[in-house]
Amino acid sequence: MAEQLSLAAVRGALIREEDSIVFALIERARRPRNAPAYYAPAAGADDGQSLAEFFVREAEALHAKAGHYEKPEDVPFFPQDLPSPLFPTKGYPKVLHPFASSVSVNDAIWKMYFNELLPLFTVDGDDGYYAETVALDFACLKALSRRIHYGKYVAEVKFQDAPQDYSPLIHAKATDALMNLLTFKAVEEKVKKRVEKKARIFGQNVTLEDSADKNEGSADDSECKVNPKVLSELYDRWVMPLTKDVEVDYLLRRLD
Ligand SMILES: C=C(O[C@@H]1C=C(C(=O)O)C=C[C@H]1O)C(=O)O
Repeated sequence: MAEQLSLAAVRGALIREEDSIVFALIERARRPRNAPAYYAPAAGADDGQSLAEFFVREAEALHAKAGHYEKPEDVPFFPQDLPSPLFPTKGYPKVLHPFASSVSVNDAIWKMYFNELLPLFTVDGDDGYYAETVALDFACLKALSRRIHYGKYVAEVKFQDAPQDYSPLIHAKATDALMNLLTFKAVEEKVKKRVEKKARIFGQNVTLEDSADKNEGSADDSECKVNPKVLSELYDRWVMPLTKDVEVDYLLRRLD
């Protein structure tokens, strides 16, 4: 995240993350649901861990050794016993309150992704490509989690811009009032329209035979790799509400 915190800069970072989320979903949609990746435990294992859970745990351990999960927007799904980085890391400007790294809504993201979102954008079926499937899931989870945890920076900027408005609500632990104060409905409407449009543009088949009436963004939704409406629904029902939960969680402890 940029050293210079401003609402425009943070919103710019959120807009860039939309690209990562749309592309990650498009990639995952290449595979059908592949349900056994989510319930069948490893051969001989007695802990009942699915392939998806195993993969994310092991991938996070590898990423942590490479130096990932140092920044407050990079939050692991399995933070217990993560190894330390094996290589020098550069450090990052500490612009947030120190407890920021402990704010996490990853449990909610995990449940939302597997229980609600996957059935909306993958077709029913089992092609046996389970290892590839869970690697694609990991990419989706990481992109969603990073976007949502950027909410920490959004909250910090909003607090710095109006401490006189936020401080009394923080002292009073007025969660609902904080939520109202940090909500910008007009911005949310634009975000939903933009992610839907990105899914329409990024997810269309590009051919050299395209005629003038087949310009970017004009693809039929049914031809898109991920239904664009799923993106606006994802943001409306989960991504923006969870980002705001992160904002509120951060603000509640901002004055500790
Ligand atoms: C992130 C912000 O805070 C809230 C959450 C939004 C989002 O998650 O996209 C958009 C507008 C606000 O209601 C923001 O103001 O940009």
